Amino acid sequence: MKSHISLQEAIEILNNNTHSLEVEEIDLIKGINRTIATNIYSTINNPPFNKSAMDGYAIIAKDTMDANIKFKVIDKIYAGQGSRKIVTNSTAIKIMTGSPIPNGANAVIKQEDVVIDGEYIKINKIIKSNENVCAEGEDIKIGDTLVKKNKKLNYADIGIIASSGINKIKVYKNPSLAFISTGDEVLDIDDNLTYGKIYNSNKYSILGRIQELGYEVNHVEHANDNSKSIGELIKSLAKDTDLIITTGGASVGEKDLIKEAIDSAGGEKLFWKVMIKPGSAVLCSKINNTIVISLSGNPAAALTTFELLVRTTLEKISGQENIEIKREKAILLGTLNKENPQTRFLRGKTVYEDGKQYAEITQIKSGNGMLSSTIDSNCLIEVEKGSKGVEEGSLINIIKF
Ligand SMILES: Nc1nc2c(c(=O)[nH]1)N[C@H]1C(S)=C(S)[C@@H](COP(=O)(O)OP(=O)(O)OC[C@H]3O[C@@H](n4cnc5c(N)ncnc54)[C@H](O)[C@@H]3O)O[C@H]1N2
Ligand code: MOO
Repeated sequence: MKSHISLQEAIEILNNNTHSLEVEEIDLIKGINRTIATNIYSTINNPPFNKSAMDGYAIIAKDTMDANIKFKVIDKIYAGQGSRKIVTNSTAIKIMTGSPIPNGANAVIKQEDVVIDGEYIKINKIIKSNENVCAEGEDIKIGDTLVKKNKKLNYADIGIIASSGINKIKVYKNPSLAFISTGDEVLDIDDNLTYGKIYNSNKYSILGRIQELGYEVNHVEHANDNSKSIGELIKSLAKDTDLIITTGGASVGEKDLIKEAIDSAGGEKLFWKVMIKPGSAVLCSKINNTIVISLSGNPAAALTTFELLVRTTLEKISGQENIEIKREKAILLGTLNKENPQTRFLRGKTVYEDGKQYAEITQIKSGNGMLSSTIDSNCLIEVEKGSKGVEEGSLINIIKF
């Protein structure tokens, strides 16, 4: 087993040991947060016909050059209908927003801009042809790409696919997930806190984060510090899960039992310890096709490694082509005066000003176990290995949540 490896190497090992799940066909409405397995092309022009953008009158635009002209209103069109009549010079058809432009007409005058005189209207304004007309296909043309393969679908994607009348889509299957917290000292939140014990915050932060990312956890367990029973639990969960996440016991202490547990489950250990701060204590293993990522028990460390290794692995299993950390550039607000023998991740918050992205360090207290460092943050700020600190105004990498 490799140990004390770089973050990049950890990502590569995970990449080589994972593949996306099979594809299934689902109803479009169930597609939120799922990763699409095909390109989706528009099957129609949108709008599908020339339509009115306003409530008003469909006319021939050129007629408005003559200030004295009166237009005879010859018909009325509601949205969803049409008219058999043809607009000719000095005639108009009353039209509602969204209705098809009748034959002969090439513009719509808003009803606020006309004066009604019995069955005639008068217009004291010159309008151009195509005014207030949404042309067929002006939004989306038949054959346009609506959504690209491997995109995780959001509400906008679902809407644009629906605009083409597509009701079934092919997506990657949802991963089956398990979460196991470990530790004799760890209590659930409905227990009374006794001396030496702590509440199981990892369970809630990690399950919460998984939910935020749009996945479901199928099994949630807690195991005490016994490598055999942790191993048995992992082995039995591995039979029907794609990814198991554990917390605690990933370091070197006498009761840091995860490595033994993986051995007793017959798993293959892929790597242990990644050279990052916090979150170096992590073990990644494989049991048949199930990946097990064992995070540190320390809350801040566990959440950092979750973003870097678990989130990205989940994304690949559920349809992304590669395990990839999506970094963005930002300008640092605040200064870090600290040596960084390993790549360091600080919690931060992005701010936008004058078209530029800044990242402010929000973490006041630092420590692998400091859950308070997560408050108010929406990104990780990456500080390069070997640097002696980072000055305000430097261009840095951030990873947004
Ligand atoms: N001699 C060494 N000791 C430690 C090293 C080392 O390199 N040499 N590494 C340290 C670092 S860094 C970390 S991080 C931790 C990782 O420890 P473990 O992954 O084995 O985690 P535990 O010891 O089980 O727990 C650490 C800490 O977190 C608390 N904890 C555990 N589970 C939960 C939970 N579900 N919710 C909230 N808090 C939890 C636990 O009580 C401990 O306080 O090891 C260092 N030690
Ligand atoms: O390994 Mo600890 O997880 O560095 O913070």
